[in-house]
Amino acid sequence: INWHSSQIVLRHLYDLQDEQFVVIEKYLELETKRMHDLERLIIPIIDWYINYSYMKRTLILNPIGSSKLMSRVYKNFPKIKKLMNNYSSVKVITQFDEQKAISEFNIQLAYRSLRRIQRVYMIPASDMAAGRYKDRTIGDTMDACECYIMSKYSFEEYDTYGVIDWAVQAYNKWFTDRPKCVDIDKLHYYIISASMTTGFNFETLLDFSNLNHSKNSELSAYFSLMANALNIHDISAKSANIYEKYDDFEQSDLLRHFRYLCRIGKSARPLTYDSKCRYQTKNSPYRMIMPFKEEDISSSPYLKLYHDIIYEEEIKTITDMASKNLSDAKYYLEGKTALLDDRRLGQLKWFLEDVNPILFGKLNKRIECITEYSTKTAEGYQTVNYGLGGHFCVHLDAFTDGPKLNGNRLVTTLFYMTDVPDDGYTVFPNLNYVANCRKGSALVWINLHLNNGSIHSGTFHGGCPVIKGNKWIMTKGLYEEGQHLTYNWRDNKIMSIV
Ligand SMILES: O=C(O)CCC(=O)C(=O)O
Ligand SMILES: [Fe+2]
Repeated sequence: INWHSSQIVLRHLYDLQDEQFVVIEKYLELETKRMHDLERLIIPIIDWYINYSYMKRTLILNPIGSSKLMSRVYKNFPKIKKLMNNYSSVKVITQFDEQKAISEFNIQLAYRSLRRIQRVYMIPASDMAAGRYKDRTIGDTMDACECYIMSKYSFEEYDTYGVIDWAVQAYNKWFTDRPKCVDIDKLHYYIISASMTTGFNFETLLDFSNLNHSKNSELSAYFSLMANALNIHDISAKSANIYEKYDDFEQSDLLRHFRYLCRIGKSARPLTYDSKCRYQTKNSPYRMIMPFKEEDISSSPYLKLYHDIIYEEEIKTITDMASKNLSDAKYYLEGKTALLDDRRLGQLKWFLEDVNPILFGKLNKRIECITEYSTKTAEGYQTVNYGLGGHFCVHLDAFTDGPKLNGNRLVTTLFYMTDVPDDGYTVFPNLNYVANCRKGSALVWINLHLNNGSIHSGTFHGGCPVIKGNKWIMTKGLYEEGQHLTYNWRDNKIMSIV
């Protein structure tokens, strides 16, 4: 398992630690007993030995003494030898399931997630290390050792901006207590080499009010040595704000805008005469009693937001079922699925209606009622739980690589099953729309142009990284097959995005 990819799985870390403690305790108990037994056995022998040693040489000269010595050595040593073997205490260790243990790879993924959160929300390492984002508390503070580790991991991943950002934090924090966990020579190297490759002059980044002059000049000396060795002449400081730089790396405007909307956390859409909300009954007698709360978001593509459309007990049943059986979400790329944490990170569980026909039958009816499309050819329900840095980068739900058995994904229904107050939004960059993760609400949109089945570029969307909280969603895709469409999807070769 991928430990950090779901909150549900992360919660089991406490259980994992408990299991480890049980093993350690048992081991210590057995070892302590073994040591006591060994001591009990050895002490009388030593006593005997000390008592008789003054006549060591004479002992073997008489028959009784010799046979005593022989039988002592013969009897005692095998017992001692047996006790010296820690076989049974070691055996306890094997009771711990190694499959479950956290690997270095998991730590690396967790570090990458922290960096993702930093990059998307533009959180400087100084704020991150203080557990702060804007005026929010997002976690505990980090010490010199932890900042140093972040810098080390960045270095290993050729993430030079990460190296300098975290190395500078580590350096400033290291300076007062000088903890041993920081290898100061390596840290110097990180700072100098990263400032060289990024173009940032470390002198503008370090907090020199804390640092004495000699350290400052030591770093400067390294700096010019390395600059000379690399034949770099222009080492002037470019900017003191690393985060201004991050935006420049983004290859596509779509991604840049997605991140921008994640950061501002609210829609940049003007309200128009089309922006309406209503109690929707769809002429259903049930709905006269309990109408849908419907908000128009966009007419092209068709996108609506519903409130209180999935209920507390339903959510509980679904999340309880899903929690037992989550697996890492994959990303669909060029016809293949792969685990690409920078594209998508979360854990999911698919449900077909037959696991709970009453519950999912009701939800199908509700979806049919609001969308007026059939769920007969739809896929199952996909529930997703996000963990540390959990996200889903901008994507289309419609397939771009040719028709599937039931055509393309026509409609997406996205249910929100928890509240995430300040992040973890769903963003539609081309629509300037930001949806909040609010328990019980749902977004419904149509991925295709209804005149010819081509993909609507307005439906590009993504899930912003979750900074704090537990995000549960559930999606269901409705397909072209079996719907009343103005075109026949079987004849339709258009997969272009317009
Ligand atoms: O998590 C989100 O907000 C978006 C999820 C999504 O787009 C999907 O599962 O296809
Ligand atoms: Fe999606």
